[in-house]
Formats: sequence, C-alpha cells, structure tokens
Amino acid sequence: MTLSTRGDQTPAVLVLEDGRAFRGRAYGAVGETFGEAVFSTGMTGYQETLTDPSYHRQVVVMTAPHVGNTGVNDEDPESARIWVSGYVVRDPARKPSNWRSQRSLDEELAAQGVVGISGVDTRALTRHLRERGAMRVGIFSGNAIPDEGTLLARVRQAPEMTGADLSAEVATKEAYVVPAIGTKKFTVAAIDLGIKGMTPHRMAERGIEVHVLPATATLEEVYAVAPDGVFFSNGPGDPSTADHPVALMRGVLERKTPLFGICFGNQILGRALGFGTYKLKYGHRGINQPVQDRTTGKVEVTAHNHGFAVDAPLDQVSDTEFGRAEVSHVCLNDQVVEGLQLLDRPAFSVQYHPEAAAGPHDAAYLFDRFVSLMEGQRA
Ligand SMILES: NC(=O)CC[C@H](N)C(=O)O
Repeated sequence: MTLSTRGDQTPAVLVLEDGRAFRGRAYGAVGETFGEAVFSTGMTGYQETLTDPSYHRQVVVMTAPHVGNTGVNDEDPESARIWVSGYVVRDPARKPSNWRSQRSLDEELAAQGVVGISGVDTRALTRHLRERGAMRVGIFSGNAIPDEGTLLARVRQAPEMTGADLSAEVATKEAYVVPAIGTKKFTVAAIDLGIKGMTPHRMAERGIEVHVLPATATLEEVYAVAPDGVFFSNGPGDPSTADHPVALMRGVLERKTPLFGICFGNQILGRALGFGTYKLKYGHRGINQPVQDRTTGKVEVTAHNHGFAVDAPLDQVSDTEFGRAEVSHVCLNDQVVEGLQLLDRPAFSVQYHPEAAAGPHDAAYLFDRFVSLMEGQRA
C-alpha cells in the first residue's frame, strides 16, 4: 500500500456485489479494501464517523457532497483510530479551512492506511443502496487495476455483515477507568463492545466514575467494581452473534442493578428479554433522524448508526422473564424500534446515540434518566 498525495489522479473503482461499478480517483491510501457499503447522511462530524468502532468492516458513503472541508484535528476522534474499512466521497476539499484543523482528511486516511475513492456520484450510489439494500463492496485503486469481472469475484468472497461477531476485535483488552468530573456520585461498569469516547465522558460529566471493561468481562468482574449501574455500549457486527453480552446482561437484570444500553446495547437488551433482531434493508446512519420518546410524547432529532434492529411489538406491553417491557422510542421515518424499557426493573436502552458525537444533543436527558435510576435504587 502506498500513500497518495492530495489531488491524486490515480484511478480507482468501486465495485458492488450486485455488479454495479463506479469509477473515480484514489482518496486516502492507494490499494484495495472490502466491507459492507452503507451511507451516512451527516453533513458534519466526519471525524467522529470515521473513528466510531461500530463502523468496523463497513465502507461508508457520504451523501454530503463536500467532505474534508474542516480538515482533521486530534480532539474530535471517538477512538484511537479510523475504523471504517473504506471511504467514498464525491468532492473532497482541496484545502481544509478551520481554526482547529491540523492536517487534511486525505492525509489522515492515507497515514492510517484507509483506502477511499473520490469523484463518485454518491447520490446515484446512495439511491442504489436504498433501492437494493446494503451489500458488500470493494474499492480498488492504483495504476494496474484488474478487470471488473475479477474484482467482482473478489467482492463476492468478502465476509458478509450478517452473522459477523466483531465486538472483541474493536473493544479494549484491558479495563480502564474514566474518572468522574467533580464530585464522584456513582460507579458504573461499562461493557465495551466498541464504545465511543464521548459516552464515558457524558457519564463522567454527571459525577459517574466509569469502569470500562472488555467485551469478554464476566459477571464477577462486573460486580468486582461494586457498580451502582451497568452500561452496555454500541458496537459493530450482528447482534444475533452477541451471546456472551446477552448472558452477561441477563445476570445484571436478575440482580436488578440499574442498566442502560446504547445501540448494540439496545439490541442486546432486546435479546435478553426474548425478542429477535433483524437486519434493516439499508440502516439508519446520520445525525438528523426523528425519534419519538413515547413515555413523554416528545420528538427528538437524533444521531444514528445502526444496520440491525429489535423486533418487538410497538403497541403492547410484553411480558418477559424480567417483567413487563415496552417499546419506549420509535423512529418516525419508518417505525423502527429505537428504545426499550422495563416497567418492573430499572433497565432501559436506546438504539441511537444520545452521546451526540457527532449530532444534536436532544437526547442527552437519557444519561440523566440513568442517573435517576441509580438514585432511585439508593433511596
Ligand atoms: N452503533 C451500533 O452499536 C450498531 C449496532 C449494530 N452493529 C448495528 O449495526 O445495528
């Protein structure tokens, strides 16, 4: 793999598993990459998107036509590296312009070995993915690209997202502590399935000391930190493979410890309650998705990144092993389940991203709801 230079005219081609191909120019590293093609509608926040571990093994298509305008800084990443397996943009910034910019996005992608493509008609590509669904894709760049038939065969050999068990590939191997900001009020054990940096920060802001534990943590390890609450993070892959986190969560529910889950964590709560999960046709990825909190009736604009969802009845309370459960939040675009809550135990989760990195802060109250559950348990 060689590094490209800005304004590179090196040819590149993107090949979808159904045979459709788009030609463009190399962007970031020159070479080849594979993944699941998905699109994000966020017009800002590309650094947070690129470094969100939930995007592991996905090639992200940006629907916003101009990407890289504000460059790259060392403050905004959500983890220590870029996780997307490939990046597709229409018109990259020729020169970033922002007071915080330290380098260009093209340079950063190249330095981290992330293969991208620019000059693609991303509107046509997005419409294709919307009509046909998310699918495998390959990006190939360089001066000697093989013929499309050869490339297509290679794309079709790449692993699918359905059935992928990826949390252990992205999660921390060692436990670490994020200290409370100000007076410490609570201790939370956070199971890292691909956690974004902003999530423990949002808890720390509320006086929570967060013990981030590896995805493989046992119930004993969780309770060894004497938690007031347990948190299950976002993460990549197919929730139907997440058997260990589901078993762990069931142990937490049995003990009636306050529990909060985000995204993958919501899918795990769904499974722990006995609901199924399924793959959405093309998922929700962006920072302007309308969600209704059915417990208050309020509509919030929210950040999303999910390709799977929980299959739970919208209009009835379900009887589960852990008492009554209901769908607390729903996406107003397509009625997909966006949150769950238990009525007889202190546990809830949302499918979207209240940590808002990037995105609107409408859903920040969910961290306060978690604090209230922990306060309630102490009273
Ligand atoms: N951000 C997440 O946690 C994503 C969860 C899961 N990997 C999905 O795609 O639905």
